[in-house]
Amino acid sequence: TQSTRPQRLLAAVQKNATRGDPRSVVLAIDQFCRQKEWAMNVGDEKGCILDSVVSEVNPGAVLELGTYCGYSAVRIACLLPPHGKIITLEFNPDNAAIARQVIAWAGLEEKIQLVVGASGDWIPKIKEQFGVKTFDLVFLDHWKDRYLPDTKLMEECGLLREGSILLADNVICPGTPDYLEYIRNSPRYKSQYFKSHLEYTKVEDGLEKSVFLG
Ligand SMILES: Cn1ncc2cc([C@H](O)c3cccc(CNC(=O)c4cc(-c5ccc(F)cc5)cc(O)c4O)c3)ccc21
Ligand SMILES: [Mg+2]
Repeated sequence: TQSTRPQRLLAAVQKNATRGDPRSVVLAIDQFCRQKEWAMNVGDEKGCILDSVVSEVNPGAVLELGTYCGYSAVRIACLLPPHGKIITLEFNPDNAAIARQVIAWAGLEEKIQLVVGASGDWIPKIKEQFGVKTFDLVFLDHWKDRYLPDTKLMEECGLLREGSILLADNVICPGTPDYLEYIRNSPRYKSQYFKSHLEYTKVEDGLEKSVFLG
């Protein structure tokens, strides 16, 4: 039977990356996506911007919306402080199964909590289920039409504190127009656009970094 792209991406990790070495997992995925098959990971160019934001925030608690194969969860978890944790939500069980194995190959199971389910269902339950008060950093990379409703939901559920950082992928391509309009015009956020390119291509894309002002 025909394999899926996530399965082939996992095979490339298991073939080319060293168990327990997260940076070799990131490199193996980027090489696979450049040389063999494009896949919608945040990628190496935008990944460097992600790395600098994570290092600057030095977050104890991270929420990621949209795990896919686990590339950005691994990339973020590499840079967390000793007790830092990331909760990552993936609605597609097949993606989640691949991501679990990528995360295991990187040796980061202790730092990454992968939850299978939809953001809209889980965001209201996170506080009670995982004992999280607020998130220091949220990385949005799931369905682009969910960025805005889920941001409003996180506000309502008290998951953001003064100084919480939202970092949103793909604000140009595929684009998140309603989210950008809201976040750039809301007095409750201070936003900054980091111009880059769509992963593994020359097409323009970028990350929007927004600070919640409370
Ligand atoms: C509700 N909920 N809760 C959790 C959750 C998790 C998921 C999945 O992880 C999932 C599945 C499919 C698509 C996405 C969104 N990502 C994209 O659509 C994307 C596209 C492109 C691109 C760009 C140019 C192209 F030509 C084609 C694709 C480049 C990118 O970086 C992307 O992130 C996310 C979905 C809904 C979820
Ligand atoms: Mg993306």
